[in-house]
Amino acid sequence: MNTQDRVRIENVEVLSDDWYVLRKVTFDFLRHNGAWQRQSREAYDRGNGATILLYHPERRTVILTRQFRLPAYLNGHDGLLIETPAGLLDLASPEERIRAETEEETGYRVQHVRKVFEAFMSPGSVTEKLYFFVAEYDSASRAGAGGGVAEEGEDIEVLELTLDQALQMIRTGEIMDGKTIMLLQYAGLHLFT
Ligand SMILES: Nc1nc2c(ncn2[C@@H]2O[C@H](COP(=O)(O)OP(=O)(O)O[C@H]3O[C@H](CO)[C@@H](O)[C@H](O)[C@@H]3O)[C@@H](O)[C@H]2O)c(=O)[nH]1
Ligand SMILES: [Mg+2]
Repeated sequence: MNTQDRVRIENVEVLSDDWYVLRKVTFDFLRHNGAWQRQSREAYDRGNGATILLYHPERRTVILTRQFRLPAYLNGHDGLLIETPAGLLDLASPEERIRAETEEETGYRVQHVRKVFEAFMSPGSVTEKLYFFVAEYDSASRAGAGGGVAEEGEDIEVLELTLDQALQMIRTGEIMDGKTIMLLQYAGLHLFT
């Protein structure tokens, strides 16, 4: 039986519709034992996103960003998170969007981006699916300073680290962002062999 036959949406209530949309969905779910059970769950919808690891195979370096993230700050972090460049799709294709976002945030202009996987990052509460890319960079591909869009409140630092430094920073807790840890581990396994 496919899942569509196990789910009946009964009601959708919009709890908040400001920057993005928070919905409360009431549904019946057919359990394995054949009984229908009513549940309600909140789901935060900010669309989908894309992220990328820029890497330099000869120098064994990667490009990361550092920016203030309020939700992490509210949860006890100093708020300045080291991350792979990333952006919301705003209905564009993931490839198209990640190229533009990379240049906006880091200044690097990349042509060939390669998708390595897709993942739901918080499937119990956030609808977003994230598309993960990798691309090679070199100093000649830096077309600007990056930094993000100041009018939108972005103030992004660009970091160039060796892969070994970055992997060490996962162990020390200096890197605590999920998508970033996933891409750095992917790099350790597949990109710098
Ligand atoms: N006014 C306002 N602006 C917001 C709000 N939330 C986000 N923004 C602004 O919307 C822009 C979103 O920037 P992007 O670069 O497109 O997205 P992102 O925040 O980097 O998101 C990426 O990383 C997230 C964290 O890992 C991912 O969740 C997401 O998929 C994406 O890849 C930023 O300028 C941000 O300040 C809000 O509630 N209010
Ligand atoms: Mg971003």
